[in-house]
Amino acid sequence: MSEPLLTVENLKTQFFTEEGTVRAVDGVNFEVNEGELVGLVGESGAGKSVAAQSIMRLVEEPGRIVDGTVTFDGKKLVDIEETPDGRMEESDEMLSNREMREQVRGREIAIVFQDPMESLNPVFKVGAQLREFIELNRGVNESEAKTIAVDMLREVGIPEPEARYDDYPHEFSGGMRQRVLIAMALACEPRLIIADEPTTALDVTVEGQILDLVSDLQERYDTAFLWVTHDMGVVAEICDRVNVMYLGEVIEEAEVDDLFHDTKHPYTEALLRSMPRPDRSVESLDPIKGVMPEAINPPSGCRFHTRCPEAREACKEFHPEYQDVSDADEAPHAVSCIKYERVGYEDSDPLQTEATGAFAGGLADMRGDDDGRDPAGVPGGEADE
Ligand SMILES: Nc1ncnc2c1ncn2[C@@H]1O[C@H](COP(=O)(O)OP(=O)(O)OP(=O)(O)O)[C@@H](O)[C@H]1O
Ligand code: NI
Repeated sequence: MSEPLLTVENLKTQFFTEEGTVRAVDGVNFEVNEGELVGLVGESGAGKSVAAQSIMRLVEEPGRIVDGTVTFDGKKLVDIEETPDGRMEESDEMLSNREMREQVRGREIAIVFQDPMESLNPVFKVGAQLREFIELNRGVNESEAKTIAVDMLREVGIPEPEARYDDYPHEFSGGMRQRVLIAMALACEPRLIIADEPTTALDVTVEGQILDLVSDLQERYDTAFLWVTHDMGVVAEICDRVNVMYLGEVIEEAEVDDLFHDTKHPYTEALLRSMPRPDRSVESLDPIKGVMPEAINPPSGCRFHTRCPEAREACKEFHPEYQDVSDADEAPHAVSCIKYERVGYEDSDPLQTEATGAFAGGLADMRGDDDGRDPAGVPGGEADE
């Protein structure tokens, strides 16, 4: 197989705050192949946006990429090495800020954010902004740029693009503004578009339209996408492959069908149980328990052990290794969970966690007081606290 278009290896990005070091992205690995639509999914605070920004080197103070390599089409967008005296430094191969600005951002890789108003200037007309962007990045003159801009607006489904060209951003609906941003991203025919929750603020119908549009454009232009979302429904709809993030780490990666039907990680299972699915009743919806711990002081061992319904003592001690657990004839399926390692999970005692109901004992006691139920109805093993 050919080299992936984008390879992210051991990426670590931290924020140095007064409260401590926030390990927002903590040793992440994933790939995006040419023309592939790859999801990056996880709860709020998992580190998805910071990972996306790190690829583009858009992390702001007090944040810094402290380790790892990001390779795009053979170029090192990020390449941090350890010096002989133990310091972490940018390698000679790593692109300069200027090279990032002039060669990569906007041209080879475009990024689309959740809030179009962050990317569109409210005081300039939409068409002029798009035209200027095209002029700047494609080296065409003003009238050529305008033609391309109008074509792009049409391409992303904006009705009467010639007329809308002279409207201001506030004259567009949220969905239409998001289409403008997609037009802007596509305008330079980048090979990769990073989309950070671009449909999250939209209502479901408009979101569906945008996702259809993206699938469409992806096929037509063969652009690769890294699609950041907290929504497994979105992943199911558009992605080929998906990476699941939890507390700064990618904990499972698989083709979308495999992830849904042969789920390996208990966190992914919990995420899937918490979302509505056509093949399950609404009653079986089960919101994921507890909240994600702070990235300043992540739990020992497996970071998910405090919320995991299958957690055992060993999960507190061993940090799971991220490994491919697929059979030889299957597509790769990577997971980091000690259930798949030989570190004594089987012989280890179950842990009380938020998900196994650390407080269920207390509730059961209260109920026991007033109904005098047959104690045989209580599952065994309760006595050994
Ligand atoms: N400027 C900052 N200063 C300090 N911590 C930050 C900063 N930006 C992000 N973080 C922290 O980095 C971690 C990852 O944040 P990130 O925005 O990447 O999460 P996310 O997965 O994109 O979540 P969401 O779905 O809410 O967008 C969080 O703990 C967040 O608090
Ligand atoms: Ni985010």
